Amino acid sequence: MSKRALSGSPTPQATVPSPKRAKVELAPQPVSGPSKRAFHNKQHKKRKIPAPPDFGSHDDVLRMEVERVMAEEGVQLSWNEGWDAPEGLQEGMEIELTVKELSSTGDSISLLPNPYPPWVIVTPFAMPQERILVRIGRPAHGHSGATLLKVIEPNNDLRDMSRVKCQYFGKCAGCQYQMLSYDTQLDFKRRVVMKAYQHFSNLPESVIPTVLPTIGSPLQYAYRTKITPHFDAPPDQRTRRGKKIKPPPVEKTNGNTGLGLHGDWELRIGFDQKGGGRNVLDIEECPIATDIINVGLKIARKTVQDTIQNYTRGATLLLRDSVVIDTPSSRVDDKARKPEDLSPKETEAAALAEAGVDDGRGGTVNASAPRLSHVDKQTEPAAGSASISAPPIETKSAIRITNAEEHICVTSPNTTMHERVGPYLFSFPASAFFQNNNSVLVPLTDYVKEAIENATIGQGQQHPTHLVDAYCGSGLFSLMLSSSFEKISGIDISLHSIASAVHNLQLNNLPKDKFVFQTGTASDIFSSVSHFPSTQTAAVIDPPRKGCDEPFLRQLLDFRPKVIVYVSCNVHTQARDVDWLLKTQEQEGRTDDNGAYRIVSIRGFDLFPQTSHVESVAVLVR
Ligand SMILES: C[S@@+](CC[C@H](N)C(=O)[O-])C[C@H]1O[C@@H](n2cnc3c(N)ncnc32)[C@H](O)[C@@H]1O
Repeated sequence: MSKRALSGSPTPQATVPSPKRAKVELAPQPVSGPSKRAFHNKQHKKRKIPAPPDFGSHDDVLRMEVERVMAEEGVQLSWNEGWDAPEGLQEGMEIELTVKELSSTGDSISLLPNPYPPWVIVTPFAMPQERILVRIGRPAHGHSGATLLKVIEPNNDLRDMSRVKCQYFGKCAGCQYQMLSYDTQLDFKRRVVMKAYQHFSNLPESVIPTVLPTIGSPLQYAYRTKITPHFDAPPDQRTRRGKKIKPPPVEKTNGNTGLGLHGDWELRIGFDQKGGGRNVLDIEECPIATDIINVGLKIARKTVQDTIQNYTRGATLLLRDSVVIDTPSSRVDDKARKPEDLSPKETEAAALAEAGVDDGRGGTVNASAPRLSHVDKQTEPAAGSASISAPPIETKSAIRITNAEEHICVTSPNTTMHERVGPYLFSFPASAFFQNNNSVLVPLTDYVKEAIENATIGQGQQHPTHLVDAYCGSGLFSLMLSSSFEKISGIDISLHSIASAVHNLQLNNLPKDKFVFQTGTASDIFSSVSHFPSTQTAAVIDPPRKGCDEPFLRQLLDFRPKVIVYVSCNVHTQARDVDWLLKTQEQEGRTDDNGAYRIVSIRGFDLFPQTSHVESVAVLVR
């Protein structure tokens, strides 16, 4: 499972041919000339090499890209190698580069010009083939990060700055692609999916189908139904475990306006600054978030500004877009397992999931971790503070959207949220997982439904009648696909999500006896569906970013549903898991003749326009 697929594969299509090594002006010239094209592999005595990044994480994807580009230049890097920048390349120096390609993280990749040895420079917000001026940052494994200072020669085929709708674009870590046409964004995302299967699986090219064009989001701005901006407490008020922390000498601002309370310190409420470590960028509006969330953000900001003196540590705000429904609040159904029914292991796993630890997409709008992962923390008075105003109460507003329903901005994690998807209404607590782009959920779930229906076409077999919905959340796929199935069984580790799934049946007048939802780890589902006929069962699996674990995949393979639709917000862990399924069945003697799974399609869905993220749907049929 943990094996890494490293770059033996051909250069992916995302690669732009290496620019000719023209003579370039270095500004300033390296102090002493770097050794001629020899890789400088001396390690800093003092530097502690960090542990390798988690499989499929942002840093791991960047590691793969860097190692691949260095390998193309004749330098094979293992994780422990290449942590020192080439001689003469210093932090803070400005240098001109030509961008070679775009990495799957959305950052540009360039190589240092001659006469430097091969070394990658990773610069956000630059496009392939552009000539850029950058300021060199810290060296890391095989590369240095850099800040884009100027685009000297833009790639006008790709870049059009008049498309940018956000005043913070280029500083905020949230969006990478606002300067691109939407078609180009979709095309880049398709390449990310292709590269993931090339480099994060060891599958032979012959078994990977051509990745289909990415399905776009109907809304490309104002689509995001949840954001979690964060802020720090004033330095001289911060405490840890009830004890005062010595404030840093002077905390520098980045020039944003804010509440200048303590020397140079300013309150900044927003998202992480790109390349700014843990620096918060003050954000007054977020154009990828829905209108009502932006109304809520204004009120939330004002509340925090008025009460900041009560905070002894930073906090994360929760802002979610909910339709207003006149209905009794969520109720836990008898059939859902109650907390006291869970084993200690399940309870711990459930608690982690509830806290957002296991929920791959519960994070901030910019995909960087919020300061506090548990959104409940935001309303708790920080230890030592006398009183605190809760962040804004639900922000009712007259804003109405196309379906003429009123929306509110929910800010309390315990509030019951409502979202409408097609003909169905979903309720769930604001702290629980729900997909963040409502506009694309009908196309996504329709696609999954059709993929299952198509699995049996031409085989003279009956359409699957039973559905296993693993990592089901509050029942999105179960309900949206329900008209096609006789029996549906869903599982999720989150108690709240399962309670919501059960409640959502009642909310939509669906027959309860058709569905079973249970709380537990995903692999538990198989013992409860042993009566499902495997040849007539479809499995939809939609795990968090880290992907599936081996016990789940093992049991999935043993259960042998007719069709598996793997939906993932992290195509890299998806590629690894699909590799595991196909390789394991091969080792166990499965062939096309005796019912081996094959990948019939892979396609990206754009749940996150303007960003480099992509949702991937892989369909496997036996
Ligand atoms: C990406 S979400 C998908 C939810 C749902 N399919 C939807 O689209 O709304 C992943 C879900 O997996 C759940 N989860 C995380 N780890 C799990 C585990 N080990 N077993 C079962 N569910 C898990 C989370 O609680 C979350 O609801």
